[in-house]
Amino acid sequence: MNDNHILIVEDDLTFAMMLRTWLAKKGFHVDTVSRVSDAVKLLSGDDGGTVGLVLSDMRLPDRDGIFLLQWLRKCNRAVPFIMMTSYAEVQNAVLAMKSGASDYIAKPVQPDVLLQKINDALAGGGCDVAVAAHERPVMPKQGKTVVPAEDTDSSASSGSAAPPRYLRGTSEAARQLYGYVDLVAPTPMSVLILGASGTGKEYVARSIHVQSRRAGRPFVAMDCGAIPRDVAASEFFGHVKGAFTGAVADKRGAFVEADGGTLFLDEVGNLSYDVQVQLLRAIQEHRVRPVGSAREVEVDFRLVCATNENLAEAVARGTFREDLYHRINEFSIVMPELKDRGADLFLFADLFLRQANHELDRDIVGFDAKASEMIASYSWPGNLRELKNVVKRAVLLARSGYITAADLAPSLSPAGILHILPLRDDGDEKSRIVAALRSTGGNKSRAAQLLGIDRKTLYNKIEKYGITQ
Ligand SMILES: Nc1ncnc2c1ncn2[C@@H]1O[C@H](COP(=O)(O)OP(=O)(O)OP(=O)(O)O)[C@@H](O)[C@H]1O
Repeated sequence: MNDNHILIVEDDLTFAMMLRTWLAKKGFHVDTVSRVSDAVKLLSGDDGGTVGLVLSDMRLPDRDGIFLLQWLRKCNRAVPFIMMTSYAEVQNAVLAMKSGASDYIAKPVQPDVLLQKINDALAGGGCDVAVAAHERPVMPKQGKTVVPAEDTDSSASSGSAAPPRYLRGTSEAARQLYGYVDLVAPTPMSVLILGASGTGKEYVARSIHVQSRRAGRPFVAMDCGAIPRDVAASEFFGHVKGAFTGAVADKRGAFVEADGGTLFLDEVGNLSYDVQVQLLRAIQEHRVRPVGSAREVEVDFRLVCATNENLAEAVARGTFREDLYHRINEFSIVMPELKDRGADLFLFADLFLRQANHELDRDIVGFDAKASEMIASYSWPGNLRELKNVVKRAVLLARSGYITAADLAPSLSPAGILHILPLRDDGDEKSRIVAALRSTGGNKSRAAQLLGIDRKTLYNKIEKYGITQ
């Protein structure tokens, strides 16, 4: 047995690849297989004797991880065994422990937690069925990557649990982001969330609310970009019956709706100047006057705003009021772009795959190697929203159990494909050319540009591979 040799048994190839790369960086020698039968073969072979730890998924295409664990124990192999389960599989985690697993880890896996468990299991040496069974905690630890329970989708039928709706990620960028979120959430400070479209600003706003003392009160989200100018005052402050044509009943505005809770103003940079003036007053005085009413109403709200515009520049241009800017920006949080979130990219891709499976009633296992490369090399200008849409479409299109590059390619925009990997072997080359042509709507000059080759070379290759459009 060699403490550095880990066998990963995981049928989600993307995740397995990610784990393998990460563990290799930590100095481990890693083998991966995707079926129990392959694991048994490897463990029975010459190399099997050196495996110092098995990290196995619970659900595998041919048998489950428990079978592998029990097989090892029957063969009197005391190699440490860590079972990976989903949150919905507490019973399986219990069973794994009773069958002599050294430990288990709930998915989504938080790398630091996994590393700790691996080191603990290796330090503990081999495991004995009888010892492991009763002395270990059986509830999976809630990793920090998963949002509080209220953010998970409770619409699942009792049999098949829905995947979580959100995850935080484990990259350095995520750590920093949620460090700020956790820090500012319990305070009364107004927060301005800055970031490109689709980076997940609304989720961060909700997280701030959920972690504040206002959590039990309403979270009211207003998309300032979508409110027509002439109804803005009524939307924010409400109106009384008869205040204007069409005001057939009293209406509570967003500030009153958010009383005691959090008011989230999305796309705050889109507010017209006169609405900015009205808002400033409401924010300063914590009082609003519904349109057509003589009375002011006192309101208690915490303000969180978001924008993908550069508000400081808008202030300099004179299109956004400086006093309002300072009011809404007692603390600012900058959202990282997806391309800067490292391995979180695959955690999100995997989450969106599971969400799409659940929504579309499909059972796609993961991404194949080329699809994974494509995901890694694309720059995701539309961030999480784009990844979610692309994965959902690919889940619908996929004809085998795995998403392929061809399932992803049609959805990738030319803007992001610039980072496409260099052309390699023939199979790879052909699919990349097809992807580039699809993404440019057949425009060969642009496709050549995306692929980093000249137009003439592209024509030759189109002919060589018999690519028709
Ligand atoms: N942490 C997360 N985990 C999983 N999905 C997420 C997460 N954050 C956002 N999403 C998903 O990504 C998509 C975009 O998120 P969101 O609308 O919050 O982005 P945004 O930054 O507010 O975009 P915009 O500026 O265009 O309004 C949504 O479908 C959302 O469900």
